[in-house]
Amino acid sequence: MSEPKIIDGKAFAAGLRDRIATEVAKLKEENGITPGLAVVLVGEDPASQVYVRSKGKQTVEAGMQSFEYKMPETTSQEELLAKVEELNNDPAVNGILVQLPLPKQIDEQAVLAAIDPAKDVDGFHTTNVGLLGTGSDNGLVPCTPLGCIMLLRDHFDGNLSGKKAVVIGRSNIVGKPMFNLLLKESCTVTVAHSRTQDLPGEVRQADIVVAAVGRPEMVKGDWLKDGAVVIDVGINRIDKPEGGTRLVGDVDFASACERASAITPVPGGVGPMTIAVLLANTVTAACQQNGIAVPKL
Ligand SMILES: Nc1nc2c(c(=O)[nH]1)N[C@@H](CN(C=O)c1ccc(C(=O)N[C@@H](CCC(=O)O)C(=O)O)cc1)CN2
Ligand SMILES: [Mg+2]
Repeated sequence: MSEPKIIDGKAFAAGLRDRIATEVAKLKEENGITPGLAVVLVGEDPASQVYVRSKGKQTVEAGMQSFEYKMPETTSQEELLAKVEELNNDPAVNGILVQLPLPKQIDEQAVLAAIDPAKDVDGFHTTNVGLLGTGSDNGLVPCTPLGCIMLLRDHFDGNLSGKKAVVIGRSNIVGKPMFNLLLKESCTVTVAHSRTQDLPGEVRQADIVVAAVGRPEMVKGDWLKDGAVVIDVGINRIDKPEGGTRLVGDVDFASACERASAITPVPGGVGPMTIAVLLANTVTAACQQNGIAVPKL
């Protein structure tokens, strides 16, 4: 196989942010609306702090309003629920995101259930999960899987129909919504997970492989069908033999390059799409709340 195309998520995300900024300017001019995104960070997780800072910065760069709330590690569930309720009732806030993971004293599902589904720009509320699962276009869709679909649509010129896809991982954040999104594109989808009996055999069938297991370099190149398109959602920090650390995906990139026709790198593939899609979802939420047609981004 010749060298695969490297799917440049970083560049795609930059283009998407430009299109979002254009739509935000139009919303201001034509409708007098400035979309607002509230992000709540509980605790001091260093990676979460970086992500929340980027979200705030990119929100402002797109011309939207950013509201950031930092709450201590010891925050109780009641205190966090009170913050969510305040944001649900704030008319300047069109989108609400509670950064995950949350400290152990807080029940994640209870918090996600408290977010107004119309402001749920993460798409994690069961109302939005149900809308996606029934094939509706009216809900809000989780950012990372929607970013993966945008990259795939771009790669396949909008037509994924009939492709065989395997999603490795069954999380609520990536695996399950990815299954529903691929099904909506008329793919034939298999969801594999830790109890799947012959994972290499399942992967070998697939035209599209989406890896979202959180295990560094688990998917090997010789598992892939020749010409497979590989979307690597994993972001794993591993130690380098010479000291220090580096980021790797769930796919063994070097061996995958020998079989794949296209592949997302880590970093610079799916990761940057997550925040760009969050901004897109904030525009979608603001339009839906105001009865304005949602722009195609
Ligand atoms: N409420 C949510 N919490 C979390 C989500 C989410 O979608 N909603 N996703 C992740 C974290 N995340 C955003 O929140 C996120 C992860 C990764 C990236 C990214 O750009 N990654 C870069 C590498 C970054 C690095 O150097 O460490 C890349 O892959 O190129 C952005 C956002 C968990 N929590
Ligand atoms: Mg799993």
